[in-house]
This record gives sequence, structure tokens and C-alpha cells, in this order.
Amino acid sequence: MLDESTFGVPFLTGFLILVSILVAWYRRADPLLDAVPTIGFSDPILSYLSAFRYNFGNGALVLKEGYEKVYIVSLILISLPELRVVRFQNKPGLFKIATFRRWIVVPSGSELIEEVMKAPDSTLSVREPLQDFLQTKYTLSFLNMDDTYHRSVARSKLTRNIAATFDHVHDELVGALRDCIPTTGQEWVKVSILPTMRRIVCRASSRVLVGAPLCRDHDYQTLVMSFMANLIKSAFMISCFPKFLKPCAPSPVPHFYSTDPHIYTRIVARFICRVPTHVRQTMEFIRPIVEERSAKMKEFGDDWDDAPNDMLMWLMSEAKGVERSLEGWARRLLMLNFASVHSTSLTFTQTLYRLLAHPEYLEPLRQEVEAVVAEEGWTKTGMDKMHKIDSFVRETQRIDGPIIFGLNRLALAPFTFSNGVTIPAGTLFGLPVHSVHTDDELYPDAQEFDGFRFLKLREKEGDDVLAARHQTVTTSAELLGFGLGRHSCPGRFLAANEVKALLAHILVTYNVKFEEGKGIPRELRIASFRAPRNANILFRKRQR
Ligand code: HEM
Repeated sequence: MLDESTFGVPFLTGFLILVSILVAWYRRADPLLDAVPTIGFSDPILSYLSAFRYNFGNGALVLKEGYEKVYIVSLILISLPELRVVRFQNKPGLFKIATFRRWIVVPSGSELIEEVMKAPDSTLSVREPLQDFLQTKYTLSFLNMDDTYHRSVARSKLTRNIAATFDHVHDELVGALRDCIPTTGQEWVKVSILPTMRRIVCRASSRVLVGAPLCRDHDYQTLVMSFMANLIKSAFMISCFPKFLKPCAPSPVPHFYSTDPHIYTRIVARFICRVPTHVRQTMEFIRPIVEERSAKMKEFGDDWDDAPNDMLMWLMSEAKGVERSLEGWARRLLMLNFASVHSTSLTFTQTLYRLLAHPEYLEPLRQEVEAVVAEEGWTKTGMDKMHKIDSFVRETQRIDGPIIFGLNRLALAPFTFSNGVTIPAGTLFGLPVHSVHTDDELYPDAQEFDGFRFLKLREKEGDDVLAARHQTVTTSAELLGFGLGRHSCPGRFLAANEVKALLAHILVTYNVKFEEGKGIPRELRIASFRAPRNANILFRKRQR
């Protein structure tokens, strides 16, 4: 007779086999991806162990291993012409890694990185990975992601007006420093650096985004600063809901993102997500400005000579259809704040930490600032002449940049690299940013911080055009802090000027140091990103 235990064992075994088959089926890689070497296990089930190592072990190490191994693998594959990975001499090829959710293909070597970053959106899309990360269908369902006119406005008007807006940015930085770091006499003042820098940067960036006096409004700043945290928190919580709660119309790409949110998830999103409240509050803040400007636009048309020179004004001039509304402008401003405030203030904080950890740079940098300001004043031209400061900021971005692995793109159609390898539609790409930045072949002693690394490269060039390749705002496949290609950061000119001007000002205005016995705090790692932790920094007014 069969008792319960003899029935239970085969039942359990059968169940496990069934689950394994389902997992293996779900996890199977497209056969086209077989040409791409795997770091870790390729087997659908064992690949979960690799995913575990990537997520909970040292992900950066997995990527570094891939980045370095791919070179050797490619050398072996060169003897197999049918795999057509022959043409690349230096760190050629691709590798793939397993994450819990999916395979990610990683291009390494400048040539392949450029091919990914310069591919048209119709083939390799930046939008889908962003939608997935921010769960935009639910968190920002009000935002028409197909219309990205705020990005083109940032790319054209913001960049073109960098010199014209520099005075304003500088005024706000100086005012904000005075307000947020109230030094008197010879006392050292303790400053909680991350929130302070966030507020200072928020005020300066907001001057370019919405103008004065709104940029100085404490409540507006608080609203803008909390938007990012709320958006990411909401997106994370929504992403925890299983896919079957988000049934969808057929996706353009097999097995990938949903396109039509299920009503249930919409309701959940409504309760979890505070973004609509942010939009409403932002609308109230900008309402009087928009009304005043709209009246003047009507009155003067194109002849409004002293029209304000800020992002809100540019958006008001460029918006079409539903975007031409108070709500439309509030949304776009929030998105630009999302892209700008935290990234810039974190970059600045890292730069300051590096400076305090390497005090030997204090004097040379200070001398450069004083010499340039004596000649050019606090101007955009002056900022361009601060080559030491620029090199210091770029080196910080190289070694401490927030993206370890990212700049994701999703293949909407099969994509063939110039080495002949074809990657199927539905493949997600990610760039090994930190591995590139710490590649000894690209940067000798890459793990070492050398604040004047890019200054020396610049001086070697001897020609202004070539020298410009080494400045902070220049993007390349070897330095990806501001991305590369068609989606490279359009705000980088503003961000670089803010970080440099802030550093320059602090150098000539204050003595600065870590608290006694403290140094750079251990960085915070969240998935493929990292950020500096907060620290108290001591400031004292400099005596001249
Ligand atoms: C240090 C500060 C900043 C860093 C490190 C940074 C970094 C980046 C990176 C890496 C990308 C490319 C993303 C990709 O290709 O997937 C990007 C895109 C973007 N950034 Fe920045 N950014 C900074 C400041 C700013 C500022 C100040 C603004 C605007 C005022 C801005 C607006 C944007 C926009 C609109 C995009 C999207 C461009 C597109 O998709 O065409 N960023 N940023």
C-alpha cells in the first residue's frame, strides 16, 4: 500500500522537475546570444547562481572580470572565423551576465561602446530601460514619453545660453553659500555636507530653470529636492508587483515590458505614488510666473526684448498641444530637476571629499583660481581658463562617478555590430562604466587619484582643439560620466560650471577640512550605482 510519504516524494520530485523546466524555459537565452561569452554560468538554472553573485556578491568585480576576460576569450575566438570577432585588437567584443530578471549584454572596447551609444532610437532604445527603472507607465503616466521636447530644449537653448546665464548661476551660488554656511570670525562651522550642497545646487540650478525669486524659495527647493527620492521610492514599490498584475497589449519586443497598465496597478500606483501631488504643488508655485509671462507673450509677441532667459521661458516658447499648459510645464520642470539637482550636488560632494583627502592640491588650485579671477573676474571665460580645477573635477568623475554599470539600451530590432555579431531584438545592453574608467590601458595607474591627470594630457596636446578632448564636458567612449552619443547629457555644461564655480569659490573663501580623525566616508552602493555618504565638514572663513 502507498502511504502518504511514498506518494509525497515522487510528487515533490515531479513538481521540482516541472518548476526547473519552466524556469529553464523562461530563462533560456536566445540562441543568437550563444556567440556572446558568459561571465559565470550560461545554463538557465545555474545562471541564477551567477545572478546571485552579481547582485549580492561584488557586481563590480563580475563586470571587471568580464571586461578583462573578454579580451582573452576573443583572442581564442579569433581562431574560429565563423564567429567573426576578428577585427578587434583592443579589449574586443561582448560578454553577457545574468541578473535575476534577465541577461544583459555588455559591450567593451571603445568601438563597440560607440556603436551602442550612437545607434538610432528605433534600434537601440533608451526609453524602455528608463521606463522600467522609473516604472513610468505608473509613476509618470501623465508624461508623454514619446514627446521629449524638454530634452531638445535643454540640448539647444540651455547649451547655447550657458555663458549668458553664468552670472545668474554664480550670484545664486555665492548667495546660497553665504546663507547655508554662516561663518563668522575665526570659528570653525560644522556643515552637514550632502543636504547643504543639495540646497545650494538646487538654488543655482533653479535660477536657470525657473528664474529668481522662485529659485530662492525654501519650500519650492524642498519640493524639488524631494521629487527624486519620491519618484524612485514609488517606482521601486510598484516594480515589486508581479508582472501578471500588469497585463498588457502585445509588447513591441517579445517577453519584455508591458505597454498598457492594468487598472489594478493603476489604483495601486495612485496610492503609492506621490508624483501627482508634486506636479500639483509645482503648478501652484509657477502659476503666477506663467500667467505674467503668458500675458506679456500675448502683448509683445516676438518683440518682447527683455524676455526672461530661463528654462521655463524656453519651454513656454517651444511647447505644442497639451504640453502648452501649466501642468505640462510643471511636469517637464520636475523631470529636468530630477536629472540635474542630485547628480550635480553628488558630483560636487565627491569632488570636495577628494580635495580634502588630498590636501596637496589645495594650494595649486587656489592659486589658479586667484590668478584667473584677477584677470577675468567670475565669468564663464574665467571658468574655461581654470584648467587645474577642470582636471580635478574630471578625475573625480572618472574614479568616483555614480554609474558602475548602466547607460542601458534595449534592442527593439536585431542589432549587428561591425564585428559581425548580431544581437537579437529584446536584448538589454549595459555599459561597464566603472571598468572602463579604471582600465589601466586607458588610464595608467587607473586606481590612483591623480587630480592633474587630465591637465597633463591637455598640456601634451599643444593644440586647443585637441586639448579640449580632456575637459570635463567632453564625452568619449573612455569617459562615460555624462553618457555618449545622441543621449549624452545636455545639462553637462551647466553642471560642470556649477561644480567648478562652487569649488573655486570655496577654495578662495574658506578653509575646509574633515572632522578630526575622519576621512572620506565609505560610499553607498545601490544596485549598479554608488553615491557618497554624508559627512560633517568644517568650514572657516579665510583670512586674506
Ligand atoms: C554632474 C551632473 C550630471 C551628471 C553626472 C549627468 C549624467 C547624465 C548621463 C550619464 C546621461 C545619459 C543617460 C543615458 O545615456 O542613458 C544624462 C542625460 C540627461 N541629462 Fe544629465 N547629468 C548631470 C546634470 C544634468 C543637468 C544639470 C541637467 C539639466 C539641467 C541634465 C539633464 C539631462 C537630460 C535631459 C538627459 C537626457 C538626455 C537624452 O536622453 O537625450 N543633466 N545625464
